[in-house]
Amino acid sequence: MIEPVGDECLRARLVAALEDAGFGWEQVAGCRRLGGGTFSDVYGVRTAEGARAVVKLAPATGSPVLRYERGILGTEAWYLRTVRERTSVPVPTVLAVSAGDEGGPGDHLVTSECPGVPWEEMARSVGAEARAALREELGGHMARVHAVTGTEGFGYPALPFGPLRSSWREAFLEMVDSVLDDAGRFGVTLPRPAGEIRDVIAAESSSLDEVTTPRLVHWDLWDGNILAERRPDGPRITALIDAERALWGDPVAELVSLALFHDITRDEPFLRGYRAAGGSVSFDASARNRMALYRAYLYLIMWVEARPRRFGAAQLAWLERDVFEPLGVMLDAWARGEGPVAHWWPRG
Ligand SMILES: Nc1ncnc2c1ncn2[C@@H]1O[C@H](COP(=O)(O)OP(=O)(O)OP(=O)(O)O)[C@@H](O)[C@H]1O
Repeated sequence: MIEPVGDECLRARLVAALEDAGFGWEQVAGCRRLGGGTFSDVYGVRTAEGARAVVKLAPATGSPVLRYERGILGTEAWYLRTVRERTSVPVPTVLAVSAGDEGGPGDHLVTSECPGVPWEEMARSVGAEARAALREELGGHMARVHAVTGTEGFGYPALPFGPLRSSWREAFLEMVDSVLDDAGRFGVTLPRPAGEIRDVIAAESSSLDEVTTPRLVHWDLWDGNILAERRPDGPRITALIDAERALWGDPVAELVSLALFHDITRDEPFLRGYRAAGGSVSFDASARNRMALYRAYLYLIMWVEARPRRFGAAQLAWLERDVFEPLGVMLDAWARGEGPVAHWWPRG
């Protein structure tokens, strides 16, 4: 079945993206909108010959986006290709990508469709044992991805941020500056004035200098971006998706996005899988401080992006309670010299 595709402009972009990937619209036998995302318009397409593809259409030119979001479908293509070339970790195959040099909105990305459903959906119906096995498998995949090192510097690869920086601290502080500027541009109220937030984070940032090798980091691996399917011997990961925020940086940053709902330091199955595949992780004072810095940055992104993405009242109330308020607590503790505050959202 071919679902109606939004407006004429969106339909034209979908047709053009498919053509870019070598499919004519006349070949399309099925097309449905895929839910779950709030940034791109995402479609699952099936041809009469049985090929399956996923098309992501970035917000139209002129739509409000954060600075780091300009060109992020190009970032996603770069991550997927790098993982595919340099590891055995399952990711979609890139079939076509259009992301301008300056990374404007209006881009597209076409990939293969992977089997499975987001782990978030499956997690509710599997037991603790199956969950542990999946976390262990994920730990192994992450160690393999984090073994991929870069040679040209740290940070987001897209041009709005380029070139890559020679120090991780410099790259990270620039990322923080950028989202604080976005907050000003969109008139978003922050838990503390932007200047204070910048100063508190800069004052805590010396531990970032311990990161001397740029490593490949996905940085948005919450359960909704891990596809899994049931097999006779339990669920298996079929793909890591939605790599728009990927960068060259600190693998410890990954641990924050991998455990927004629980304490990664107690996630034994994940850590077992990570270490068994050669990953090295310790939760010393430096790592805990860095984790808190990365969480503060992710909370800033989540809070600020709600404005251009036009989130509704229920989602804003949730963000206020679980992101805005904890961020204020974290910043206050740092300002008082009390060190990092660990925070994660309790499930349920
Ligand atoms: N390669 C793929 N194979 C199968 N399903 C996919 C694939 N890519 C995306 N999907 C499905 O489409 C949904 C939306 O995709 P995705 O999360 O990449 O969109 P997004 O708009 O970038 O999301 P976000 O707002 O979180 O950035 C996913 O939750 C998943 O169900």
